[in-house]
Amino acid sequence: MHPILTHNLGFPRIGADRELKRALEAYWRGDLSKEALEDTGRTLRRRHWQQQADAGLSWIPTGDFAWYDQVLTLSATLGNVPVRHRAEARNTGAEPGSHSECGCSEPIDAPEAPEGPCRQVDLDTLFRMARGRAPTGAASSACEMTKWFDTNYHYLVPEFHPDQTFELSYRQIIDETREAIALGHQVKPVILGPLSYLWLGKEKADNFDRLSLLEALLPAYQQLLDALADAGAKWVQIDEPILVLDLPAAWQQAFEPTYHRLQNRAVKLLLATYFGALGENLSTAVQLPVAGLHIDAVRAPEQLLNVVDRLPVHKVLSVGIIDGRNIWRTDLRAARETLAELAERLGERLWLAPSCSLLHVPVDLKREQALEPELKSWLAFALQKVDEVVALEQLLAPEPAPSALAALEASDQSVRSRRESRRVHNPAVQERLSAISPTDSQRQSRFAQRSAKQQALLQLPEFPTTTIGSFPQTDDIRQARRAYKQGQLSEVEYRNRMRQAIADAIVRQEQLGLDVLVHGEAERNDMVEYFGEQLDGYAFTQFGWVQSYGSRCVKPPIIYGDVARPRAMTTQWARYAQSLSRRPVKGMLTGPITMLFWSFVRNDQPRSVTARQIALALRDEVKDLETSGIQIIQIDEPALREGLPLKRKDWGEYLDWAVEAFRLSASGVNDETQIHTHMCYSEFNDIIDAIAALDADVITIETSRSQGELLDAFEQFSYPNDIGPGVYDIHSPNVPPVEAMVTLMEQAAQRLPKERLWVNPDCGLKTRGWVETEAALANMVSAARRLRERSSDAA
Ligand SMILES: Nc1nc2c(c(=O)[nH]1)N[C@@H](CNc1ccc(C(=O)N[C@@H](CCC(=O)N[C@@H](CCC(=O)N[C@@H](CCC(=O)O)C(=O)O)C(=O)O)C(=O)O)cc1)CN2
Ligand code: MET
Ligand SMILES: [Zn+2]
Repeated sequence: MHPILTHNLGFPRIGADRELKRALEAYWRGDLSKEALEDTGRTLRRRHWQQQADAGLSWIPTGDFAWYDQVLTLSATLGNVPVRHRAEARNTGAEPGSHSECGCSEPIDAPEAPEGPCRQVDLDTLFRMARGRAPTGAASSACEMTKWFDTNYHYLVPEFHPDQTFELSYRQIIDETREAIALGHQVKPVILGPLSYLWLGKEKADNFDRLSLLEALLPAYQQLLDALADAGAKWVQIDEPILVLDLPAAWQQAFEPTYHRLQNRAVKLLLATYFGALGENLSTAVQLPVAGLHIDAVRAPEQLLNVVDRLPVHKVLSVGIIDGRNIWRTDLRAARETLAELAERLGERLWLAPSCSLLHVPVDLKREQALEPELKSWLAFALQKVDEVVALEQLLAPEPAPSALAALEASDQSVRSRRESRRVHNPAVQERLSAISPTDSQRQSRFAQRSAKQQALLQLPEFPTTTIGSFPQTDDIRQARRAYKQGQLSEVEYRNRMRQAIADAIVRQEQLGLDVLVHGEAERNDMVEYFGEQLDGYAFTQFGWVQSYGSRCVKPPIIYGDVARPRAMTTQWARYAQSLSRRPVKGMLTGPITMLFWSFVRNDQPRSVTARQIALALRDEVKDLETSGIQIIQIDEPALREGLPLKRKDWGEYLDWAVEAFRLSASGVNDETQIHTHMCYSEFNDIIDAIAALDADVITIETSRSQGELLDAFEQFSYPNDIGPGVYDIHSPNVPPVEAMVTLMEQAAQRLPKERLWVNPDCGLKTRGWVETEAALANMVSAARRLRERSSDAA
């Protein structure tokens, strides 16, 4: 028997070939039966459990599989389904307590039939919540989606009402736990804890605090824990990642009574925290009446000894020693050294694991055939990380097995090769970095002067209209790219197909009457990957997919070395697009912070240094666009907010280097060149001064969810430059009515000078179809015209 236990906090669910994505999309299209979809899920789970068991983990996670998102699954489990998405329990004289009308197959736990809409939940209920459909099939707003802590993963935000009740209503996690146990696995279900669940949700009524729902929520958690125990679970991992945030006192104080209520059950609880240090919550966390605590020793190695010193002697400490957020191979020797001391002190109370769920990394490095062998030897994806956990456990044994020693040897070699590699270090880049001067991140003149010069050239009307960059990535575009990548389409043919798509987008925009056009980004597989493929110091994978939301995935490129731009990346496309129109066509780039956060980043130098390198490469691209005759250049920074550290004390330092990197990329141009930026994912109120400090001439920003609040912040701050508050939500296929957009803009005009306002959607249109896109934009242009008429009437 091994004295030290190993486990995993979660495995990627999408499948090495994105099997789940394909099955989901086919099911939604109506091309796949529910049975076939369920079959795909079962096959994936079975495969992932078996792979982890084969690797030698002591505990295999369940509850990490989700059809769309794990927070959504939990909402369903707890019966927290918005009324608009619930199945109708029509009164047909059916047996009380049966669900013949809503098609639920589950027995009802409560003896009396629930009043009103049915509480029982099935797969289609989940999809209605995620994708915005009422049971009738009519459009109804989807649950809001937002970023999971500081990752690029999106979860579905739970909705809370003052009179909310909770009860066990959906048994997926329980069923899957049984399923795994039946296959002979030793499993540990994973669920999000009640306080994090409440924290991550949103009140849907005024004047109430969702923390007040805790009392109502805990019995449902107790039901769930009992059911998991019934299913045969001995341990349950209960995630409370909010313990790494700065918590208001009421939330911090709620932990102790909550976990008192959840103890004494038939299962032991492993309370998991990740993405940072426990900080102010450390003593709360170590004292909670649970059987074990998991901490992130990658993001916050400094907390390790502190926690060990203060952990009660009966508790297990799970040390997250393998980086679950990045793709670097672990330095096993260093990790073993860290752990050896802990092993001595904790004995078999020490458990080993990745730092967090492996949801955030691709599945299998072995599948990559095109990576340079040297670079590949520096990497580990989910399966390799599981192997690393087990190797470390073996290396802590008094006499490690030969396979473990071989793993150690391979790790040493990889560490050495990476440290010394010429691939990583580029003296020219380092020289240029050290030559940066403060004026490099200053535009030539202040905004007022620039703006006047720009307007003299651009001659834009009041309330100018534009879009955010991408137009629909049609099947035709994606098929052409696939054929090109597979060698079935020549480079010339591929380029022609993309030019056709660009020309088509330009014609449509002119017909719609938009003022500032875009080329539509047809040639880009993704706004980050596309640039990563063209920059030195960046590598890209063939199969390195990571779930972003639902069935949507991204393939984050890997920054492994000093970043440089060997040649211009976008000028050809931009010049072509501009040649087709007399109206200005925006050049379109992804900014340094977004390039950083949506890639796998180096862990051998501070992120601020990498950001500056990317900024210099983009600066050259910006200048090349200007030289090519492009008058307006947009540098997208949707990830600026996401990069904000989880603890407030770290915000200032981050914002300083982030703002500087953006300005470095944008400030090489003449006053006449108009710099735009774009941000999405709301909640910018806290960082409005940093947004102003970017000094972009125009910012287009997502506001559709909390427009009032966001604009209040811009108003209070007297935001000085131009702003385009997104007038409609591109995540929905619904066509926004003209009047709604006029009203939104009039509200904006009450807060900000109307001369500074632009009219645009809230994000790019790549996930939409052309039909709804054209209808929406036609209405948007009408809205702008109406605004201009009203404005000249008033004058
Ligand atoms: N990196 C990044 N992060 C982001 C965003 C973003 O745009 N990029 N936006 C937000 C999230 N929104 C997102 C919106 C859409 C998609 C998305 O559409 N992803 C595509 C993949 C995009 C891509 O790389 N497409 C490739 C196609 C790769 C592919 O699937 N090829 C198929 C065949 C072609 C096909 O039928 O699709 C294959 O290889 O088998 C391309 O265009 O070249 C998907 O899941 O389907 C992802 C995130 C926040 N985070
Ligand atoms: C996630 S922000 C997207 C910006 C990009 N220019 C687009 O329109 O798709
Ligand atoms: Zn956006």
